[in-house]
Amino acid sequence: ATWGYGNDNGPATWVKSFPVAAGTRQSPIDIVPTAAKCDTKLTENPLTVNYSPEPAMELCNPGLSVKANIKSKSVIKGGPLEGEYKLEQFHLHWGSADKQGSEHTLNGKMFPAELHLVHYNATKYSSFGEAVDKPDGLAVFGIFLKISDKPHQGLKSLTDVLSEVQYKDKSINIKQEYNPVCLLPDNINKYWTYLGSLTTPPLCESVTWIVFEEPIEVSEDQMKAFRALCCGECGSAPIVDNYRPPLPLGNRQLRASFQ
Ligand SMILES: NS(=O)(=O)c1ccc(Cc2ccc([N+](=O)[O-])cc2)cc1
Ligand SMILES: [Zn+2]
Repeated sequence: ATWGYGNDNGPATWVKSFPVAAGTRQSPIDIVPTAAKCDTKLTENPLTVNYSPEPAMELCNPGLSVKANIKSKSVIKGGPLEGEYKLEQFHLHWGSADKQGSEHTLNGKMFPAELHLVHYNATKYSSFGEAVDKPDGLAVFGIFLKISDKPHQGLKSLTDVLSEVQYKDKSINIKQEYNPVCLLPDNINKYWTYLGSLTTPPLCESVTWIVFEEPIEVSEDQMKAFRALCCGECGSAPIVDNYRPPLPLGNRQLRASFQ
């Protein structure tokens, strides 16, 4: 049986096929700002984002989320990272209602959705596949989404075409130039960072998480567009509540780039 988010294949069952689910550096976690240690080393070497426009970005529906594959040389470095990490893909997790959907929580509060920009350590490894199971292999930006009355312009290029990837294994090319930098919050200097894992199987403990304090704002219509995506072919269930609930921080250090 393949893993998913239902009752018989959801997060509580993943440990059967992926024992690392019970590991000591699993993600997501509940972010408790008062428990974070403000670390000036994070600001001495500021997080730097050098994203470039994607000439033709592929948007696909793998059945459990919606994913954009990146081909350009978009890289990040600094902050908690050693070396340069290259953007590989981005995807989202969302709820069936606005009260839930994010994977990381903030003082126990869930956001309606969470955007993940996935990077691999291009200084040390030659591909995402090689980096995916290394302790310093990946770096993922976690960005909370909150509802506002205005649509998010950067996401609009994607939410306007989600109907074309409504069913599993559908994919389209976004022709007009797209720079993923439009997905970042205005202030990327305020974030929390900790050592964690992929939040879906194979749950590799290979991710340096960077979760931004500032959410991006999306409209209710844009959330409805995500909730209209289907897990399979026409008539299959909608993709909703594709989030893993938080795991214990254990004796990991949660660091903050700000006071
Ligand atoms: N949600 S998340 O932690 O940002 C995340 C990021 C990337 C991936 C993609 C992925 C990672 C690994 C594999 N694999 O090894 O078979 C397949 C897919 C899965 C999950
Ligand atoms: Zn994710």
